[in-house]
Amino acid sequence: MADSAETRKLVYLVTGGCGFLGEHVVRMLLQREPRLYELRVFDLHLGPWLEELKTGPVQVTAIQGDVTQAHEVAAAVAGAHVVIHTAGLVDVFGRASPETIYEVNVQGTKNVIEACVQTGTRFLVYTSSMEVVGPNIKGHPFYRGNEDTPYEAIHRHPYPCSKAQAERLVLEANGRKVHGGLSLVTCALRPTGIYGEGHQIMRDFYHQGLRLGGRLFRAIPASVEHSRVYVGNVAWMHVLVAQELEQRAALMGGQVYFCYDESPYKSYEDFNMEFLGPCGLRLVDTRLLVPYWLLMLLATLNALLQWLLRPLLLYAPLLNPYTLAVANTTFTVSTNKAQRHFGYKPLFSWEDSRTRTIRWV
Ligand SMILES: NC(=O)C1=CN([C@@H]2O[C@H](COP(=O)(O)OP(=O)(O)OC[C@H]3O[C@@H](n4cnc5c(N)ncnc54)[C@H](O)[C@@H]3O)[C@@H](O)[C@H]2O)C=CC1
Ligand SMILES: C[C@@H](CO)CCC[C@@H](C)[C@H]1CC[C@H]2[C@@H]3[C@H](O)CC4=CC(=O)CC[C@]4(C)[C@H]3CC[C@]12C
Repeated sequence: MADSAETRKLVYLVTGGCGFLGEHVVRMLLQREPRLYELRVFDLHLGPWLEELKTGPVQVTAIQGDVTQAHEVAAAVAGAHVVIHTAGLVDVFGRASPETIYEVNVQGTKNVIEACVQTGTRFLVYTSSMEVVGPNIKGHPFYRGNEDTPYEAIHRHPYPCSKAQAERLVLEANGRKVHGGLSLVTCALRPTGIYGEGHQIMRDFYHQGLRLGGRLFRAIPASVEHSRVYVGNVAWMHVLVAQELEQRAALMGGQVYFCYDESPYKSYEDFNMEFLGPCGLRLVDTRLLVPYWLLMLLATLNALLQWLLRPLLLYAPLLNPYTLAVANTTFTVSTNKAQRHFGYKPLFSWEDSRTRTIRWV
């Protein structure tokens, strides 16, 4: 019944659909949205795996395009019922210039909003980030906070600034009249640090551990806790939001939701060891914590080297003053807003998420 041609009438567009999260959103939509007729996957770099999806009952249309190009975005959005905008430049390592980060994350989002307005697309789901809240430049902890917890969200780094600006644009666009006279309904999802199959930084830590003879050195005190969320659950939240936006427009329109699941609160490194441990790495004696002053020195040195070497080569290590500050500040989320507003429950248990990630690493 769900597979009959009459029930399949929705057109979805996923921007950034070939990225780490985007691929999971694409696959989740194909599995969990029985009304899907066409799925447009828009990305700067298309993945070869898209080919295998083209043989199913849903028309999968791969669109190589750039969100900074308004005409390319408008062409992709035209005729879509729902847009899930995950495309973004995730760079906290100094690989791209601040201008490029703003161009992709802010101008790209403006282009998506304007395309919805011009072409009459009514539902827009934006992948924001916990980083729009914090950690802030003062290093204030955010402990078991929710969407309403007061927090001084002040940033200087281009990535959180651009995500915050883009999120604001998306929320302000809620209620705008689109072509045809109906109203745009928007909302934003704020994942904490995402992990799972395809998480490149996890692989980087794994290879670094192998180079160090199977050891990783603890740099962050175990008492600094982070919320993390499994990519499959983040994808599931996107699909659910997209499905429920029409029926619950008055409640959900213009809202933000943290992405959460049952993953335990741990320090960034202890959490990674949940996967890297079973893959043969160990975190050396917890009493041998690398002193903070040494880390700060190394981070500053890395930033200086990056600046000095820029004319010759791109030096962009994981450790810099910004990533050190983020890793060293507690940021944990405790909320049930997504459950209250649109009935979200994690699709993958912690055990499942852990097993799937270990298998991938
Ligand atoms: N990875 C994480 O822990 C978190 C990510 N996010 C957000 O989730 C979204 C997806 O992030 P990831 O999947 O981790 O990153 P990713 O880098 O794997 O995926 C982003 C995708 O966007 C595409 N893209 C970049 N610039 C583009 C452009 N100009 N035009 C079209 N496509 C473009 C890339 O090719 C890539 O496929 C981003 O918006 C990011 O800000 C939010 C919270 C945490
Ligand atoms: C001090 C180092 C010694 O081992 C560890 C450095 C770890 C950092 C590279 C990561 C620590 C926290 C991560 C960020 C956090 O999960 C929040 C994020 C949200 C996003 O929207 C994008 C990614 C990120 C900024 C994420 C990036 C990597 C860390 C800084």
